[in-house]
Amino acid sequence: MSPQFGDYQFEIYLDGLRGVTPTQPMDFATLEQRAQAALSPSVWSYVAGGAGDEHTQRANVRAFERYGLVPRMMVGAAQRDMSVDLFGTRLASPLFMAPVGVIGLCAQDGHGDLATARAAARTGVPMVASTLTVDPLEDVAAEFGDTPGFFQLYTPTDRALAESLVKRAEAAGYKGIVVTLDTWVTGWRPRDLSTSNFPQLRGHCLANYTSDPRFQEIAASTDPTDLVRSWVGIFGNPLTWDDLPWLRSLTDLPLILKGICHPEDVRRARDGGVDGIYCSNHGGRQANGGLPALAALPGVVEAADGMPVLFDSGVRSGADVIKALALGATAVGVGRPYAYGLAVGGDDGLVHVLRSLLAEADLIMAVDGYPTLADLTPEALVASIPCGD
Ligand SMILES: Cc1cc2nc3c(=O)[nH]c(=O)nc-3n(C[C@H](O)[C@H](O)[C@H](O)COP(=O)(O)O)c2cc1C
Ligand SMILES: O=C(O)C(=O)c1ccccc1
Repeated sequence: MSPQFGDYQFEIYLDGLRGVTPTQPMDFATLEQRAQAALSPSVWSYVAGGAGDEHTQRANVRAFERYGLVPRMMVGAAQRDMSVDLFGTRLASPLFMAPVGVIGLCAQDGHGDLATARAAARTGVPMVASTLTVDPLEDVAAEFGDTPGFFQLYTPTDRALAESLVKRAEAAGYKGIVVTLDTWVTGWRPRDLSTSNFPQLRGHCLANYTSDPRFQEIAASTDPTDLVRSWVGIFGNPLTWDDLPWLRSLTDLPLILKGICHPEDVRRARDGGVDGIYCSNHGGRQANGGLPALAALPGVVEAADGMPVLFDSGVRSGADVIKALALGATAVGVGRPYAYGLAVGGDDGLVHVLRSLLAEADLIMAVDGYPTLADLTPEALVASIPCGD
């Protein structure tokens, strides 16, 4: 039998026979606790925190509890296939790493973007590299190995800078451009406000800007304070649908719009010629009081009418991955959990988080009798009872 993601559990149990028990956390609550202990208070609150009283952030997680997968027996699930075709590339699984702008700061050596790219190479789980990295996008791409990578664009107000970033991403071998639409302005984040802490405003994670020839022309000087001021001046572009033809003209690579939660927005994106929709509410970091992203997913999938739909926000387990797939996501993004894995256990800790998610998802497909992704449809789900903490 060919290896299956679920075999990770045998590795762990076999280690136990040699007296070796896991050093990495095996459940999300422990992962979170240990990440808090590993990170500085400012990085921890930036990564873990969200908008307002974080109701939407919690709702993202709880929304998964509203669904239960119905087990089917004797279907022949000894071999499972989690592979998926995404924008012409065959991936071993539908899991990907969502863009996390300060992932650079979550590694002990301060180069977490490179660690994330190395984890992508080791696992085959693609990284969507943020615009906000410690290391320039070319250095990040150099660590991808054979795993495809995607570049997430925060569209600056300066169009020439946007073009420069996209051309650099193309030249570096990225396989698609993810344009994030929901963060041209920063949401109200009490944890960060109460400590007056915002990493980018302290000059962190701006390498893609400072290494860019167009940004260097715009920047008032190379003085660190001037660089931050110049960045603030161009960072957030309140795009409208009138800008979509221009965005589309920037690249022949697959273009994916992130932050879409309304079917009408899906239709406008389709009409504008995008290749993929990324349903997300930014993990509840931007606007509190919104719907859980999972609640938006069925409507987005229906309106996408066969176009690939990427999803993130609240994914904490392999079961969550399965539920998002059953609701129609083509690929499912993990965010905070991989940042925590990196913080707790470095490269191995990050790889462990990805392998654990995949193992749990694979074993659910085995136990519940859904051997392929095509078997995971909305009919596989029934209403369940949220249990909370
Ligand atoms: C610390 C942090 C930084 C983030 N930075 C970015 C970013 O640079 N670009 C982006 O599109 N999304 C960014 N996101 C949002 C993620 O891509 C994703 O939507 C979110 O983490 C999903 O929520 P979850 O982690 O609670 O599952 C960030 C999220 C976190 C936690
Ligand atoms: O913190 C974030 O989620 C994020 O992506 C971001 C990036 C730049 C400015 C504000 C928020």
